[in-house]
Amino acid sequence: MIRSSRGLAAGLAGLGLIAVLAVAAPLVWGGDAAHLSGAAREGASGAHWLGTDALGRDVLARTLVATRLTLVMTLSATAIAGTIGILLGTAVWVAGPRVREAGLRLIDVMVSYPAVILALAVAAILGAGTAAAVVAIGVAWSPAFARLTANLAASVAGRDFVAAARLLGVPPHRVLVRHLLPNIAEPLLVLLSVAFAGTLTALSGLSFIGLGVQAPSYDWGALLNTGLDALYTNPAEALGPAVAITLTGVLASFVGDGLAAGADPHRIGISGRLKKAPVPVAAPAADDGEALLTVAGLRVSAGGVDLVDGVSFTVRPGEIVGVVGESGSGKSLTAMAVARLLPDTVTADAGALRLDDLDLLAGAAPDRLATEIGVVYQDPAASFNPALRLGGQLTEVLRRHRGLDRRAARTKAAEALAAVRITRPEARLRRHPHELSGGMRQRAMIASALLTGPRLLIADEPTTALDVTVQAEILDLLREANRRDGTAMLFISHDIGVIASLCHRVLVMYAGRIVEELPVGDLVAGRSRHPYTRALLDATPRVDAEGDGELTTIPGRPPAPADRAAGCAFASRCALAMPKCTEEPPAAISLGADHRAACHALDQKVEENAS
Ligand SMILES: Nc1ncnc2c1ncn2[C@@H]1O[C@H](COP(=O)(O)OP(=O)(O)OP(=O)(O)O)[C@@H](O)[C@H]1O
Repeated sequence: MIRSSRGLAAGLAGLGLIAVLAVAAPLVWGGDAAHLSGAAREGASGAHWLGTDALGRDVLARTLVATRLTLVMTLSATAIAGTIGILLGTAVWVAGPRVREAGLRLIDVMVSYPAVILALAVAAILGAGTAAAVVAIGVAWSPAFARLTANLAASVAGRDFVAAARLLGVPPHRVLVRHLLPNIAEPLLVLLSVAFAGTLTALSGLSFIGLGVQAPSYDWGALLNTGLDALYTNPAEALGPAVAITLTGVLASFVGDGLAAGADPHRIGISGRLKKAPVPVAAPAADDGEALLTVAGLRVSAGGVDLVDGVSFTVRPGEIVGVVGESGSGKSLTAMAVARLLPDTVTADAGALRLDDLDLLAGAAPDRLATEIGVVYQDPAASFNPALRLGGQLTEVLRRHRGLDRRAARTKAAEALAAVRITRPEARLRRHPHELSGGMRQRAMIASALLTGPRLLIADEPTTALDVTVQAEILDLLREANRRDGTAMLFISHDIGVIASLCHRVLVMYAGRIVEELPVGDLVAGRSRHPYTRALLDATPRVDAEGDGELTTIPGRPPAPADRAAGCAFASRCALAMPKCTEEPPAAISLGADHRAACHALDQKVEENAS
């Protein structure tokens, strides 16, 4: 789904106004535009704001009237380009492998010719004129659509739901219409708006050089042509159509950018939207002066809904802190807020967000961010750029932020690969990511994250996509980096077993909040206190389970962020729930060294024990 943005709204509003002008201008100013005033090539004046042309006609009126023809031509050329391109792209996909291969190569060749050159060739064949220009530009832009359609169709065609449809005997044309086209519509829409801007300038260019619209008709390009004759005597004559072309093109690219950003809600940026919380927030849970990372009152929201709701914690130097919780509990958003890699579509604020002396709320410090925080993602296949060799990707950060030359950076990158037990590291640097196995790619990702010697490593489910033996290797590597270099880590997983084997301390998240924080020793020894943590442990399978090893499932599901109740979000699933739980959110209470939990039932017990 495409989300709206300010650029998109401004672009659409601007283009809407221009469309209204296209309809109204010939009716309102058609007379002025054709009226021969007798004052040829007059400069700008009160009567003629942009002056008059060689026949004494008002330039402003002609520019406004030309809006209709220009827009009709541009829309027609874009429609031709889109129709031919999408048909060609889908035909290539529907065809057999041989025709597909030949078709794709042909499209590649056509794309490599600049659209304007292709248009000139087509226009030369068809002759000068409005229709010829529209067809020429439409044909010239079609390879771009054909290639995008073919590429997108190929990637969607590889997905399981398309395979399932084919297995069920759904005919190709229905697969195309029902499964493929709806899934590639958004990028095509983005390309349509880009093509609109492109065809506008190309059509104006053709008219400008005399190959497009012929007198007595005129579009902005033709007006620019005549305006240029009087550039030194009345520059305003050329200015009118030039501004009109530029403005319309810019508005169309606003729409394109807005659509592209809105179509990809997970697009990330070094977040400029992370700001200081307007009101003071509670101190972080373990408020110790020795903290390396301090997070206090972190709130991440999207569309007015809090996804992460006042999270506070610290990570000490050399400490591995695990974050565990069900899917959607806010683990990744918390971690990505620390790395300042939040999606563009969310906003975040915090009372404090500090890595030692580096204030992460105080705007960009790109060098320090790039070198002091390392990130390892879940999917090793997606974390490297498939088009580039490993060497280039690993050395980039060293050359950019550490100022190393190419040779020194390669040596260091090879050492880093060797440190994560990748054999023949020099040769691997010359390989593309897909030439490595999944486990090896994840080790390379860890090497890349550790290259600059970060003080904090953020690992977001780094072993989830790997099989268990490879998973054990990766955990070993992280342990080793922690012991050898004292790298602190924020380790995210939904697997409490993995957390218990690696981490020193655990944060248990539920519905955007930390519900319990405790040392791993306490977790393993069964000293967790929050009903959710206990339920999570009971639901975790153990190979060496004593007794009958029966697992208990947690009844119900976590509430969606927009449906979270006013009180404790776990109340509806909790065996210990009492009326107070649905009324007010529980505050965290201290249960021992580094052990805190937010639960009204525990609060009551603490009070009872005290009295
Ligand atoms: N860009 C976004 N825009 C809107 N909502 C989002 C966005 N990213 C995540 N969310 C929502 O925020 C909530 C927390 O997401 P998050 O990815 O942090 O959870 P998680 O605990 O890491 O889950 P998982 O284990 O599935 O990765 C979820 O409900 C998710 O749907």
